[in-house]
Amino acid sequence: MAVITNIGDLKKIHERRVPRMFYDYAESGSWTEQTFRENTTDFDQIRLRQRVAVDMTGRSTSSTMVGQDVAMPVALAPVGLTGMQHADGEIKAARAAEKFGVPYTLSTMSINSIEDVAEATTAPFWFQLYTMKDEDYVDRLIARANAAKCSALVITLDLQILGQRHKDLKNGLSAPPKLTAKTIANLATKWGWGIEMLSAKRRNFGNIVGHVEGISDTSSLSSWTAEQFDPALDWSKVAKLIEKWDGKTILKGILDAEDAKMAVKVGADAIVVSNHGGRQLDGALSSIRVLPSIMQAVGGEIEVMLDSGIRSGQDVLKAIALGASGTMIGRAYIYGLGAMGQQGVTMALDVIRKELDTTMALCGRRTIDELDRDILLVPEGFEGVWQQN
Ligand SMILES: Cc1cc2nc3c(=O)[nH]c(=O)nc-3n(C[C@H](O)[C@H](O)[C@H](O)COP(=O)(O)O)c2cc1C
Ligand SMILES: O=C(O)C(=O)c1ccccc1
Repeated sequence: MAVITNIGDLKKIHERRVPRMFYDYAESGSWTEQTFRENTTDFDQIRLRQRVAVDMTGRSTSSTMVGQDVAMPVALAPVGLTGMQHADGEIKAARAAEKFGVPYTLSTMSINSIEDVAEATTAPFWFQLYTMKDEDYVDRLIARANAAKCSALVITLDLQILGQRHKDLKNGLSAPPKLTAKTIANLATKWGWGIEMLSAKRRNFGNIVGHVEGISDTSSLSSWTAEQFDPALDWSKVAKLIEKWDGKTILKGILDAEDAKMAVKVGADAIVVSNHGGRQLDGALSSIRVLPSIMQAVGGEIEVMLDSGIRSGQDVLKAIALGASGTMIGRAYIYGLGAMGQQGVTMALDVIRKELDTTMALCGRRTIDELDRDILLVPEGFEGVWQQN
C-alpha cells in the first residue's frame, strides 16, 4: 500500500476508488471555482515565523470547542451524501472522529440517519440543520437531534439556494446513482466501491426519506433543494431556531463582519466563518482572508471557528493564530473516507495532527493557546474590510 504522508495522497486514492459522479460532487466548487481555488491559495500566502531554542517538550494540540474537550481544534464538517463516498460513510466518519477525540457533524443531507449515527457511537455528535419550508419537519429534525443527545446544533445559513455546480448538473448527480449508460460505464471501473456499497445500511437520504413523496429520487438535487429549502429564512427565524435548541448553537456560513455581529445579537454560541468550501457564492472572498475583519468585529463576544480550504495542520495553525478557536475540515476527511473508509478518516486526522504539532514546535509554540498573530506574516489585503455605506 502507498505510504500516506499528506492529504493529497488520500485525494488521489479517493479519485481512483469512487464513481466519478461522487468524486466530482466532493471536489466541485461553484461556477468558475475562483473562490474554491482561493480558499487554498490564500492559506499559502500566509508565511510562518521560525523560532528556535524554545523548550518544545510537553507540547499539546488539545483544546476546547464550544466547551467540549478536543484532541485538536478540528471538527469534521457536515457533508451531504457522505454515505455515497463509502458505504455507511457517516457512521464510519463519526466513529473515526470519536476515537480520535474530535467532534463529528452530521449533515441534514446525509445518507445515514441521525438515529443510525447515534446507535453506532457513544460520543455526542453535532447536527447540522438545513431549514425547509415545512416548519413541522424542521421541528421534528430538531427533536430527533435532541433525542440523539447531539451536543450542538449547527445551523447553516449560506445555502438557502444551491450554488450552480457545473459538474453535478452534467453528471445528473443522484443518490443512489441513476443507471444511465455513462454511470454504468463508470461504475464498471469502480467495482470495489460497488461491492462494498451492497452491504450499506442505506443508499438514499436517511433523514428525509418519507418526508416528501418521491424523496428517495433526488434526480435533481438542485430542483429538490429549490423546492424544499426555505428561501424566507431571516434573522428573526434564526433567533427562533436558537430558542428551540437547548444545547450550543453554531451559525455556519458567516463571511461578513456585519453578519457576525447579527450572530452575536441573536444569541448564537459560535460562528463558522465559511464560504461552504467555495460551493456557494463564487467570487466571494476566502474564509481565511475575511477572518481578521470578523475577529475585529466580534472577537471576544462569540466563539469563532473557520472552515473552507483547510488541507493541512499548517492551515489549522494559521486560522488559530489569526484568532479562530477552532476549525472544520470537509474535503480533507472526505478524501480519506472515499479512499479507505473509517481508516482513511483516521489517517487524515493523523496527518493533520502531525503537521499541526510539528509546525507548532518549529514556530516555538507549545500549546494551542500560545498560537498568536506574532508567528504569521499576513498579506496586507487580508486585513481589509468591505467599504461601509
Ligand atoms: C461534498 C460536500 C458536501 C457538503 N455538504 C454540506 C452540508 O450538507 N451541509 C453544510 O452545512 N455544509 C456542507 N458542505 C460544506 C462543508 O461543511 C464545509 O463548509 C466545507 O467543506 C469546508 O471546505 P473544505 O472542503 O475546503 O474543507 C459540504 C461540502 C462538501 C465538500
Ligand atoms: O452539497 C452541498 O454543499 C450541500 O450542502 C448540499 C445541499 C443540498 C443537498 C445536498 C447537499
